[in-house]
Amino acid sequence: IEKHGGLTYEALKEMTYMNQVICESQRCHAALGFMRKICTEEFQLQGSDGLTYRAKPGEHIIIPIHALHNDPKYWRDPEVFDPERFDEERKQTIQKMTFLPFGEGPRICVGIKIAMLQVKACIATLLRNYRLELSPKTQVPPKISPKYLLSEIDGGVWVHISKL
Ligand code: HEM
Repeated sequence: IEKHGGLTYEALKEMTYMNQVICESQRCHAALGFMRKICTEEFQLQGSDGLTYRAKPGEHIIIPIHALHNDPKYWRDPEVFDPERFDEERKQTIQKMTFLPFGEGPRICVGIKIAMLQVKACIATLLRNYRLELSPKTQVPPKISPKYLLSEIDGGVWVHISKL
């Protein structure tokens, strides 16, 4: 931030480790736990149990983002928070369509870039100016509430914030 004379676009772009931390947080707790799609072309789904299903146009399909992000078939030790999964080298090995925090394909989130910049600016501002300590009121490990469409932690996220 000092190098760029403030929290500029260039400064945010250089915070590459923060990208890794945000990606890993999204893997563990994606904002949207699943997506709904409507089948447009007939195709065959192959289940890991050997069963197949022929999807027909017009049928509703659920893409289980949260389950894909935590499936040991695609992620080693999925329960471990490990931002190194997203370093330049290792992120090349992530199987396509198994990391979907912003969706994929023609309807991928149009706000990815602005969302990432805003989240990074927010975290950088907080870390620069405040000390954050987890309050015992926050459940660990966090439990996602089934009540909402977007992922929300049961009981909320409580943090003690004090000025540095
Ligand atoms: C961290 C923040 C965000 C997350 C996790 C997120 C996630 C997503 C996801 C998963 C989808 C795809 C939904 C689907 O295919 O069913 C989506 C679509 C979309 N997002 Fe975001 N989003 C974020 C921020 C934003 C922002 C800041 C904007 C606008 C500036 C935005 C605008 C949109 C729009 C317009 C679509 C629909 C695109 C389409 O259907 O063609 N999003 N987002």
